[in-house]
Amino acid sequence: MRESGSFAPIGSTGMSAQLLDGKQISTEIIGEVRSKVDFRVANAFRAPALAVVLVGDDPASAVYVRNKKKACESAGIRSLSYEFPASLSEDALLDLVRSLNEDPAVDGILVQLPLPSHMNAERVIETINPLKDVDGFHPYNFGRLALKMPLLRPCTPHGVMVMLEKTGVDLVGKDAVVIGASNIVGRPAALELLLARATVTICHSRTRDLADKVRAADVVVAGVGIPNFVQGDWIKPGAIVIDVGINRQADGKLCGDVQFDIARTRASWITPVPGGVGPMTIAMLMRNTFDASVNLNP
Ligand SMILES: Nc1nc2c(c(=O)[nH]1)N[C@@H](CN(C=O)c1ccc(C(=O)N[C@@H](CCC(=O)O)C(=O)O)cc1)CN2
Repeated sequence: MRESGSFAPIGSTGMSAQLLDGKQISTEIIGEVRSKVDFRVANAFRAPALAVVLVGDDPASAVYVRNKKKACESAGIRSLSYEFPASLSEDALLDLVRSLNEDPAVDGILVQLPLPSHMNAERVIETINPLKDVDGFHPYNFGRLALKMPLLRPCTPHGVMVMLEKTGVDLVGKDAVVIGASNIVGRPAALELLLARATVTICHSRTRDLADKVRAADVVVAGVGIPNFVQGDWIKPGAIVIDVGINRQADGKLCGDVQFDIARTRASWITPVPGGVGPMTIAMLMRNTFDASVNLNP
């Protein structure tokens, strides 16, 4: 294994990046959550409970929700399933969220996104009790992250940070480029990297000279949702590449936002798609649900 913490320029040596295996790391994290749940249950606390709300029939959302429920089983978390057709009214969804907010048997509320187009996702998210907002999307939790006092952190960016920790590379002062400024990935990922004291550049659809910015980056986090958007030869030799994109191709296979085969010959560490950041999102959801349950039932 390459010495951790180093930024050896490996691109020219014909070496290949080390893979950050999100499946394996997420299994470890879910196992840790399980141990903590078992300990609490052995000490007369009830198991944490997560309400999983799915509206509509988006096939990808159905897969993610199924995987979240499976992860709950592995973590010893009780999952409560609320599934509705896309015709559900926003008022009915808000009423459900309010009743879950009031229910002392529920610790976490997850409303799977995207919601049908007649619904206002911001209004739904704002209705969730911030202490049960295990997605970390509520403005209260987002604001806490921005103020360096995180409580429930958005799952995908938190998963990215756990993966970065696994490299052993000290992020302090490193140049990090985040590509994409969505509320789920880019913006909170930039806040997380800032919290880790990296120097952060956020790039978006109007950014000029993107390739040059990526070429200068020690850490690249890509979350734009466009297959192979980040060209492999933009990657600085020795950089860490975290690919948050999950794009389904015409042949049904998944690929990320980064041109993986070339990027891996230049990077020191890289995440695969599938099996990279995706499973980490679910692992961090399990951790947030456990934390929410401890906060609500100390
Ligand atoms: N309420 C939320 N909605 C959405 C979130 C979220 O964090 N909270 N993020 C994404 C989707 N997402 C979680 O819900 C998610 C996406 C992908 C994966 C994952 O494990 N992907 C696998 C591949 C799975 C497949 O076969 O399709 C991988 O990358 O290996 C987990 C969660 C939008 N909505």
